[in-house]
Amino acid sequence: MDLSPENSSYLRLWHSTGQLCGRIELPGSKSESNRLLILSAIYPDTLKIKGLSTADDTQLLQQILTSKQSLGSVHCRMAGTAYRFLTAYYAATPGAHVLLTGSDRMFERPIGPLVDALRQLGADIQYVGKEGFPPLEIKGTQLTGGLVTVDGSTSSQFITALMLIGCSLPLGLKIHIQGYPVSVPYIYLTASTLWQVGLKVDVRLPEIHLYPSSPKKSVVRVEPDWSAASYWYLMALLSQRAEIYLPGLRIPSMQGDSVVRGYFDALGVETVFLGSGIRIFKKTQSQNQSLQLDLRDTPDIAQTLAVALAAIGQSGTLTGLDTLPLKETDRLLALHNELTRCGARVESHTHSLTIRSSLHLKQNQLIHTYGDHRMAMAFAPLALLSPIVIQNPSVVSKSYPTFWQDLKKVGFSIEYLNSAKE
Ligand SMILES: O=C(O)C1=C[C@@H](OP(=O)(O)O)[C@@H](O)[C@H](O)C1
Ligand SMILES: C=C(OP(=O)(O)O)C(=O)O
Repeated sequence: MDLSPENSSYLRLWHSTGQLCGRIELPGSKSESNRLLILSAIYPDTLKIKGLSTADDTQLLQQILTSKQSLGSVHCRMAGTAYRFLTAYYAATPGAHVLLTGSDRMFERPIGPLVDALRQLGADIQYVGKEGFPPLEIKGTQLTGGLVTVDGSTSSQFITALMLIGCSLPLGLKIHIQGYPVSVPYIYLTASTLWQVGLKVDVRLPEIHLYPSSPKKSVVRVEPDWSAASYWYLMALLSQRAEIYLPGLRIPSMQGDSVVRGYFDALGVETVFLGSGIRIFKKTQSQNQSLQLDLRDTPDIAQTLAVALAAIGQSGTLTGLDTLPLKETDRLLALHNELTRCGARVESHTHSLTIRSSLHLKQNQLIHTYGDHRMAMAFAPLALLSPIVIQNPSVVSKSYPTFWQDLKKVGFSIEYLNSAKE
């Protein structure tokens, strides 16, 4: 029987030397790619995108947009960002009439604040199932734009979705954000993408002003993905010795998750910026007094940091985790369960997770992944401490399809299994 990542239920992972040395080409940023794809669809023939992400979510969005399908059922599977951006895109595309649907999990991820905002602009959107959640029936109309208020306390993707259509509306768009916004760097990433292609936007939070404008013909290079880089920082931290070159990453970067560099510097990984990319090294591990890290701006690196603290026995509290229950799985619950199963003492509250003691891994410790790519990738570096078994390894393709191949390049051993003992 052919056991490969796509058809195996489990993957056993270990590293015999603990020494990591190599060059890893990370996928392009999923966030930048998805923004550029929507802009390419709104303004055809203006943008040439280089280094587009190979993530399943991005490939799916590209397929949906290039098929120019504007009638019938459009399936976004697990791709939350794509779903939110397409809601605004179809609502502002005259003649479109789609049922925008997705996976069962998508039906539990909120969309209400974006629908409310688009309706203020005159959009024709109906809930097909539960009020406030996908799926949606959207009839596209010519929106004129103007003033819109949106709640920013659940997801920044609602704000980005509005920003991406804003400059194409005859009156432009003036967005007023209500509530204490989450994931703010993603709002600036959107503004920077718009500026880069020549669209006019002014961000003075809580106000964002998008002026009617057209992009200039541009070639845009997508930076590699800093959320994906976070797993390499964790591997460097847990190694005996590491020197890893990650070409293309920039310092400074518009991706908020690039703050991972500073967090890991405090834990024991040094970064050197080489112009063409970064090189990361393991340095002497630092023990700090109990740490408190606020991740309200950068929810996607919460799993990496929680595993890092537990793995090195560094006590600390991650705060600002309000939106983790709304992601691919309830990430707060998933982290609590898996860290506890791995022998750590942890406490979770609505907005925070406290790590009180180190992990105690069993031989071939089983890691459940909850259908979440970031659970698989954040726990995988533990194989540097002891062999582990990852359930459902193919989940990584949502954002980083070559993750397991890249691990092999730096000496990890992999065995695909179709069953695992607890
Ligand atoms: O705009 C984006 O590209 C994203 C914004 C964030 O979502 P929230 O704003 O919902 O936290 C992040 O978690 C997601 O992976 C990507
Ligand atoms: C939350 C994520 O993605 P999305 O919201 O696009 O499903 C993620 O990639 O961690």
